[in-house]
Amino acid sequence: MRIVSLSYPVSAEIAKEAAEPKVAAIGQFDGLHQGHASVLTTAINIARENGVPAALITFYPHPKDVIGKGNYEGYLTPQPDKQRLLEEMGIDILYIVEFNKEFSQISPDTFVEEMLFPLNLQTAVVGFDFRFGHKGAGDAAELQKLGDGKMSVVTVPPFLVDGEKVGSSAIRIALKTGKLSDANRWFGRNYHIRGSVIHGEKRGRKIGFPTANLELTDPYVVPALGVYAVRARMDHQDNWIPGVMNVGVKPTFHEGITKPIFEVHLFDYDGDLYNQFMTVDLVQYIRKEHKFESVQELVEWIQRDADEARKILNASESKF
Ligand SMILES: Cc1cc2nc3c(=O)[nH]c(=O)nc-3n(C[C@H](O)[C@H](O)[C@H](O)COP(=O)(O)O)c2cc1C
Ligand SMILES: Nc1ncnc2c1ncn2[C@@H]1O[C@H](COP(=O)(O)OP(=O)(O)OP(=O)(O)O)[C@@H](O)[C@H]1O
Repeated sequence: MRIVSLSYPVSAEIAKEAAEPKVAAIGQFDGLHQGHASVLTTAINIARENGVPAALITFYPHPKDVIGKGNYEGYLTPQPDKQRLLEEMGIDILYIVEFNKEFSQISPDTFVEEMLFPLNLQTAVVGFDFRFGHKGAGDAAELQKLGDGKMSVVTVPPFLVDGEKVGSSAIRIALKTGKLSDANRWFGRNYHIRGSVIHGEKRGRKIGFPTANLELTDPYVVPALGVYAVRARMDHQDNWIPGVMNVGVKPTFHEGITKPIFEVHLFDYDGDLYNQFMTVDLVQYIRKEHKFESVQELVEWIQRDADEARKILNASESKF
């Protein structure tokens, strides 16, 4: 997959390089959920039928991050994950348009004239609720009109699960409210995070549950605080190791921690993981984090969590 960073207006150099006709999906595509997959598969199929490359035109940072004055709560698929998944899906060219204040002000016709035409789109593929231009003034019908016969527009109907449109906003809410099973069903895979193993407070081993403390590699959406059945895979290794993860602020020991800590206890594993990178697949949400009266009580609960996680992971589709 070729990755091209763009900013508005498109430079003559990029326009020259982009001269070949192509089919492109357009949109944010954070999460690459099943609704996004339906749009991308449509674009890829049309591209293959016509013997031209399949592209995605997407925006970074997330518009809400720019317009929302920095209070955006993270990405479902930060850039490295998004690039890997798009490559696996079969996208040939990824255009990443720098989303900034100036770009957020441009009108639908300027977007088409000064961004899409220079990229020579034969066909633009968008979802049924696609909006573009300043304040989302344009929609798919407007895009078709502005395409002016030079660019055709294919609109993909809603991809539904249980009668509801699958969308990134709903997935974010589900993750943050402990409805991981909904989020995973809408993704069509398990939500995952990735981090490097850093030093924690070193209490875990003493209480019988050593944990790998993770520093996230990217600004992921933080799921609901609490305990999860997980599978973890170290970078450059193929096997998934079952475990249990706490996302929390350790209220039993601390008051006033505000940044959630990600801690993974891997089952039947006894290696040194410091400084290694780990991808953690969140399989099921087990419970909320509690403030326990004693360390003894906490340990009993962690034991129960571990037993439950083993059962969940044994019953779920095997990945190892
Ligand atoms: C499965 C699991 C569940 C946990 N649940 C809680 C909890 O409900 N409340 C809490 O204060 N800490 C909880 N913790 C965090 C422990 O307090 C933490 O792992 C322990 O203090 C060791 O941390 P350290 O190695 O960074 O010192 C949990 C940890 C694990 C692995
Ligand atoms: N369930 C879906 N079915 C069909 N098209 C979709 C679906 N979800 C998103 N799309 C389309 O994919 C493109 C990218 O959408 P966008 O990234 O805004 O996602 P979204 O998941 O709809 O986000 P949000 O939930 O915040 O509205 C748009 O063209 C949109 O119309």
